[in-house]
Amino acid sequence: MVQIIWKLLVLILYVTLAFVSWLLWRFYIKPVIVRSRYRKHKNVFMGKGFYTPILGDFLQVKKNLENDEYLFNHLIQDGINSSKARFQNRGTDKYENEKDIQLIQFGDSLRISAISTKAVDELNKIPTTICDRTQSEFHALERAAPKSFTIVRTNQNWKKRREAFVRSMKLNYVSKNIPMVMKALEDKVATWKEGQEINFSDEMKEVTFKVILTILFGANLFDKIEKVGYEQEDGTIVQKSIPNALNDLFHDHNSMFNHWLFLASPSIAEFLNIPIMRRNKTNRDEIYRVLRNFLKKDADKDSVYQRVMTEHGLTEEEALQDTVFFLSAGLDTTASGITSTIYLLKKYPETYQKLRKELEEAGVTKDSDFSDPEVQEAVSNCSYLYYVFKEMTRIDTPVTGSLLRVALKDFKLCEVPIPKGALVTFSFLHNHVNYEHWYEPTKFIPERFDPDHPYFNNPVDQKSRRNPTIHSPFGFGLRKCPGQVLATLETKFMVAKLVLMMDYDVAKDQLTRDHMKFSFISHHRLRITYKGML
Ligand code: HEM
Repeated sequence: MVQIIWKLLVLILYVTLAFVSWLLWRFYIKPVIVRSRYRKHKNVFMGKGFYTPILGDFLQVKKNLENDEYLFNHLIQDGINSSKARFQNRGTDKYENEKDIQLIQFGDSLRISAISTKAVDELNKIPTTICDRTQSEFHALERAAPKSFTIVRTNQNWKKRREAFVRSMKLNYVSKNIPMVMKALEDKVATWKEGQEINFSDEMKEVTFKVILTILFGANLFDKIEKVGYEQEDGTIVQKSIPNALNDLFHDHNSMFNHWLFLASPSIAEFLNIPIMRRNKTNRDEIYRVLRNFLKKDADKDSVYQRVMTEHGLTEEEALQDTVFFLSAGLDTTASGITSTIYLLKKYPETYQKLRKELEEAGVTKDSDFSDPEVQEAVSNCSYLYYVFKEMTRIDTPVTGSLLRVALKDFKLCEVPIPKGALVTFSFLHNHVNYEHWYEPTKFIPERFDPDHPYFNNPVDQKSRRNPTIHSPFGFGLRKCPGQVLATLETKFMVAKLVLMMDYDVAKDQLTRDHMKFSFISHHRLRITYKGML
């Protein structure tokens, strides 16, 4: 008996030792080796969080959220500080070379982020046989639709599925949707009462959801979709509309990525079915159940959902997964862009006045009939409106960077070795605040997109044109966003209409604060007081 207990104790000791060694290897020794391998590359940047075992860069994200800051605030600040220092010290001994690559550590997963124009340009030229899209445990949108075409390799199946949606949704010919977009917006504003405080972010999500739903299913079926019974952290079930449920699922996935066990090992966390993982899975299944039900009953035979199956040969599961991705990608991104613009216009009253003046001079008023092609053309020709849109996508970029790629083979990016298996991405956050490419990058100045304005040029030589890679909020190449035309049109027209018709104030604490961000993954929600029609 004593011998058995002794043997058992020895076994437990060995297992514990093996486990501790494994932890040490994964979270200490391996990162130390990686760091020392990359330290000699002067163009590689490793943030503070990179040195933290297990949490890695999530430590920084966690801190930001605790301080009610935008979750990637540290990346923006890194971009501002380093480029400002370089800009000020150029031509002196203190001048430092630009960083091309940032190493990010989440748990033991190494992510390589292209953060300079040079790195992004190079990455864009790497063939998809060497680096291509992949599924990641750490991507909230992908977790919502884990089998959508957006995460498959750039192959024939991806092409077929993407084209099926682009063609069926007529994504390159979207102006016919303008009257429907305007109606969805007017209906929403009509529900607001004078003096009421509005969660503008959520309200815009409902509008953009109606829009994408109408495009996908042919009619405004918003009210027909049953509510989702969404399980909260405390176990209670709250009834939510699909856009709110998708949005909460997205944020709950982000919280799951912060869980130490998930960071340590997603597969162990999955095996142990940790509460946040179980809840996210339950909520995702519930969203799919409601959508499946709705699609079976209410999607008519001419809807995009049906046509991608009947005309383009997609399976039911492919059609559903891709629909969920389109719903998520099409509602939050555009809604956050409109929200940011409405916030920024209040923060910069001169820009607001200039925009109103441009619209009025173009003959567009709050009572204009936006289904009239002449009015549509007048709005489309408003160049300042377009600069406002572009500047919003720079300063509060709705999407922070690309979806994840994986290195399928070893390759080099800006002379830095990228090992097979590394996750690769490009980030807009550094480029969008780079002092060497933008004048006063922390300020909202739409004029910088006006070719006749001095800020249009490169601030270093004050003559040459800006590298186009510096500002590509919809991505690049084959995997570029297919919703760009729709999103641009929706945002421009909705902003024009809101600016002309709505009197509003932004909550003072938000207006006076720096670095408010309303982009896709931000937890900030814009609060406005609706003061009635202008
Ligand atoms: C302001 C709004 C939007 C912005 C800034 C934006 C930005 C982006 C970015 C940066 C990517 C990743 C590109 C890459 O990884 O190379 C992307 C992908 C994608 N976006 Fe958008 N997007 C917006 C609106 C939309 C809308 C309205 C739709 C749907 C109608 C949409 C559908 C998609 C899809 C399906 C993909 C994946 C494409 C693929 O994998 O082939 N997006 N978007």
